[in-house]
Amino acid sequence: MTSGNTTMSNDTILKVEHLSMRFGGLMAINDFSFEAKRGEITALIGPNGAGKTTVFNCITGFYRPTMGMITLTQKSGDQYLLERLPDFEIPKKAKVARTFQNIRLFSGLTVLENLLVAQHNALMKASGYTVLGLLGLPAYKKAADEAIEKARYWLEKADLIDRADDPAGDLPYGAQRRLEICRAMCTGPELLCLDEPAAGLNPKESLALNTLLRSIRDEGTSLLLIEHDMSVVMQISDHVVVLEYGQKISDGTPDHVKNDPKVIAAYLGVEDEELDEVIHEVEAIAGGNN
Ligand SMILES: Nc1ncnc2c1ncn2[C@@H]1O[C@H](COP(=O)(O)OP(=O)(O)OP(=O)(O)O)[C@@H](O)[C@H]1O
Repeated sequence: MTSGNTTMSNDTILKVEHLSMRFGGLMAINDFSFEAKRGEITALIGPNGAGKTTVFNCITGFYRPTMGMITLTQKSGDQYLLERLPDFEIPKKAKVARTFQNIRLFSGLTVLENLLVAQHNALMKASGYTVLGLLGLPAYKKAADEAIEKARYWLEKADLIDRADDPAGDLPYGAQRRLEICRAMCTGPELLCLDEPAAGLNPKESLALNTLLRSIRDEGTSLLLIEHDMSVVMQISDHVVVLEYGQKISDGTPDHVKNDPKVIAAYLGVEDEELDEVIHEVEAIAGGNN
């Protein structure tokens, strides 16, 4: 297999194997492996500094890992080794889109314009990269109509259609977050990576976000998210992977992970020598609930 593509179908969309990332003397990620299934929401959680953003940055090409392999398998069966692709080809070829912890919209452009900018590449291709093409080619007109159609579709899904002509910067915070997700969806990703999408949202905005993320999944796009808000993680994730100090400490369904003594200990900040005691207590509580 090379950084080009091969054809092999399977229902794992993302496979991370033996990933390590060193920053000088710090091993931020140490021999980390996990898989994300196609059509599922996978959440990557862990205490502050556990290495979640570093994993994301390796998947989306911002960092080149020190070691390890990251394989993206598209619906067609085509595979890409993300650690070998230049970062600008990851969205285009591998069809992996991402959002960031901080909002990165064009606040002076309208909501709709933000979604059209996201489709700039497809529009330029349809123009034949010429001014005449922009002005007269039927292919350009068709591509422009499709771009507007796609933008309207996602604005409906995100409950933002009524704000289509308003400047993006005028939207409330939660609506801006949903608009960023729409913008990523307009690039037609197979895997959507979201870095703390619920950060700073009020409970109503959080619910609207959950609805949007579920509808994205139900339409066939797989999601990988980093999230601190456990109510979001537990309500919408199909699969949860837990990192601590750059290593995986748990992996399974939300129910499995939330009852895993190692996860509870990691979040409570329990020292290693106290772990047996915590495990004993958690097992006693779990036993009492059965
Ligand atoms: N570019 C960098 N250079 C040096 N150290 C880094 C760099 N990026 C991350 N680190 C270190 O790697 C470790 C993991 O950081 P990372 O941001 O991935 O954790 P995180 O789980 O995303 O944390 P948080 O939940 O606080 O966002 C930390 O110790 C951090 O200081």
